[in-house]
Amino acid sequence: MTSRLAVIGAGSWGTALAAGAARNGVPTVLWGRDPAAMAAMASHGENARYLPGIALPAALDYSADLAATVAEARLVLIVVPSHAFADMLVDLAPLLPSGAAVAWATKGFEPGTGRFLHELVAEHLPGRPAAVVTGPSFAREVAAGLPSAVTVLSDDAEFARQVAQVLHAPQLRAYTGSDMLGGELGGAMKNVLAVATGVADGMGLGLNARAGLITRGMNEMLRLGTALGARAETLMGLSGLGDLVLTCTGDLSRNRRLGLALGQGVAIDDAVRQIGQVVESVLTADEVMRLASKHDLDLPISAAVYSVLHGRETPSEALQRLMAREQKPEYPQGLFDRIGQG
Ligand SMILES: NC(=O)C1=CN([C@@H]2O[C@H](COP(=O)(O)OP(=O)(O)OC[C@H]3O[C@@H](n4cnc5c(N)ncnc54)[C@H](OP(=O)(O)O)[C@@H]3O)[C@@H](O)[C@H]2O)C=CC1
Ligand SMILES: O=C(CO)COP(=O)(O)O
Repeated sequence: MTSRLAVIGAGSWGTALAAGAARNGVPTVLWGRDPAAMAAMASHGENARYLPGIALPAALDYSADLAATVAEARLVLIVVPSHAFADMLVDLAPLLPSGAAVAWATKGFEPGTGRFLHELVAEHLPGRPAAVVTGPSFAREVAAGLPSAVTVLSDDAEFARQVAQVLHAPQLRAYTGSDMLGGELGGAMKNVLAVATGVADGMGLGLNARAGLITRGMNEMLRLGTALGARAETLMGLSGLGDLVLTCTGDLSRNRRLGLALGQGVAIDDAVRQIGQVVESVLTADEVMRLASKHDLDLPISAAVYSVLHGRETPSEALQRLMAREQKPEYPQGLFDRIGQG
């Protein structure tokens, strides 16, 4: 196998990114854990489960053999769900060639610890160039060649540029930056906030409620992000505000659709089963609350989502509690002072 790019995770986003790189002329192999599914993709040129109807490029290779997939990779792009991320790093550590760099497009935290994915990469794959790929990008739209923009964030500016070059295409603008923590925080937190707007829309609360939730949700992202050391410009960019708007308003979002179902009275297990794909907010809400508590922050919308996801409140009870909160200034004192320093 002579592929230079190994994409690990053959769901909708891994498949879309692998297809884009292969169309860019980058020798690419897509790895998935199900040998039958990978064989079907190879013979039909389609990921029938996760991207039905999208023709994959003939140049794309497929494998269910992790060791063979990464044996000659120069860049490994991990796109498994966050709950599988740490185990995947453990599996990859002994297999990666010494010169291979790593990037990931997973959104979320390590479940149970709230650790950022870049921290896990630094622990399990130390010393390798590392970058996160994030931004407002529904896999189906990217795979269909609709115009999109993402951002690639790395401590190593030249590596960010190289990863962006692999992805950048006539219909996909790949920007670069250095704030991995900010990019990961925005990409994780928007999934929780998308549940909130979904619930509101599912309950038929109207467009004012949706805009209010997006804006106050952005405020929660800024407060948690700046407390953790994220740069405000990252949170206000593609990986934060951009993805928040997309996911809170676009019905292609699995997290928004979970909220819509909950707002319409569907039980969470039934809603997740009907969606049939990863819904990161279910685990991420716990970690956002863990981080908020650690930094002594009150994040009422995120807390309401957490409480509804755990069945501690109905959507109506959560709404009543949010609306009954005390009247206060729009910004806590000092928020923009901290942002100015970011
Ligand atoms: N879809 C999108 O538009 C975008 C998704 N993302 C992020 O990308 C990540 C992946 O999501 P996405 O591709 O959408 O997910 P999908 O639900 O489309 O697919 C999930 C994929 O992960 C695989 N998988 C699940 N568990 C494991 C595991 N333990 N080891 C290896 N593979 C596993 C599944 O395999 P199997 O079929 O065998 O279960 C499947 O291929 C998420 O963090 C998501 O937030 C980011 C931007 C856009
Ligand atoms: O991250 C995404 C778009 O940027 C996909 O959102 P969902 O996981 O909610 O579908």
